[in-house]
Amino acid sequence: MLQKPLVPILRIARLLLTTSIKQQARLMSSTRKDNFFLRQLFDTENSTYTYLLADKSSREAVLIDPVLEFAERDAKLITELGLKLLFAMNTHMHADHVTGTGKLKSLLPGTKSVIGKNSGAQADVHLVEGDLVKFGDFELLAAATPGHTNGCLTYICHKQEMAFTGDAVLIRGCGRTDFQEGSAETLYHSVHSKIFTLPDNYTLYPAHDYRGQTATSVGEEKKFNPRLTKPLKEFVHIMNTLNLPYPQKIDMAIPANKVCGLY
Ligand SMILES: N[C@@H](CCC(=O)N[C@@H](CSS)C(=O)NCC(=O)O)C(=O)O
Ligand SMILES: [Fe+2]
Repeated sequence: MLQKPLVPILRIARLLLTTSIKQQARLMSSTRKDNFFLRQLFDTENSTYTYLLADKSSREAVLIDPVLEFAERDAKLITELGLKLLFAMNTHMHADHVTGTGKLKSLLPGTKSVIGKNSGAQADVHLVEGDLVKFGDFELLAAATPGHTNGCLTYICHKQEMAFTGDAVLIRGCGRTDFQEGSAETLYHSVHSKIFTLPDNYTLYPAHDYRGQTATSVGEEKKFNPRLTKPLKEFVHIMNTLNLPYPQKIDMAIPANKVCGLY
């Protein structure tokens, strides 16, 4: 009889970062698989996108940036589709809404919450640059893209030629840098070195859109992003003069997100 392994199968691995982003893309995207499932979900209150990704054959799934008020909707969909949620992941510690990762852990037992180590927030798994989150035949590579917050991660799926940028790159925009640990210079360098170096055809999925758009691509943003196409000095000036009102829920959301959305 087959013995049960003594240690659980490793689902978080680490990529050796001696290869460039372009080499990683070539190595890891060699076989695009039809077994991939992606569903973009929308939060009508905060304009947040949540992404459900799964391997249709093994049924293993991950959820990126779930929102507390929509956790039951997401859990129902995952159950209806017969998926097993391995990880409820955050791209960063959100300031405008409370994460649904804590609630999803109780709605779907066995789910692990995930966030970047540099966020300073609690979670079951803390990721750093180069970590790989595996689900079935697929994996997400964590790329550190600080600037909007210190702990911002972009999750890259080379096999499917796509990346989940959180608030680092928004469609024809980018995350603001005027609170949390925001730094326009840091954001500019993150985007230019970690996201704009991906192949032009890669689809980018942001954490928010306020104008009804759903996705973009590396090539489009390199050409048309009204902020990030500018030289660094001009970008910093744009970011320092945005004069946006603070998110309405910021005083409640940040403390709640420090503890994974569980008060
Ligand atoms: N009105 C919203 C907050 C809008 C906002 O500040 N969005 C953030 C992302 S959530 S931290 C942002 O970075 N926006 C950049 C931009 O250019 O709009 C609310 O009250 O919640
Ligand atoms: Fe944010």
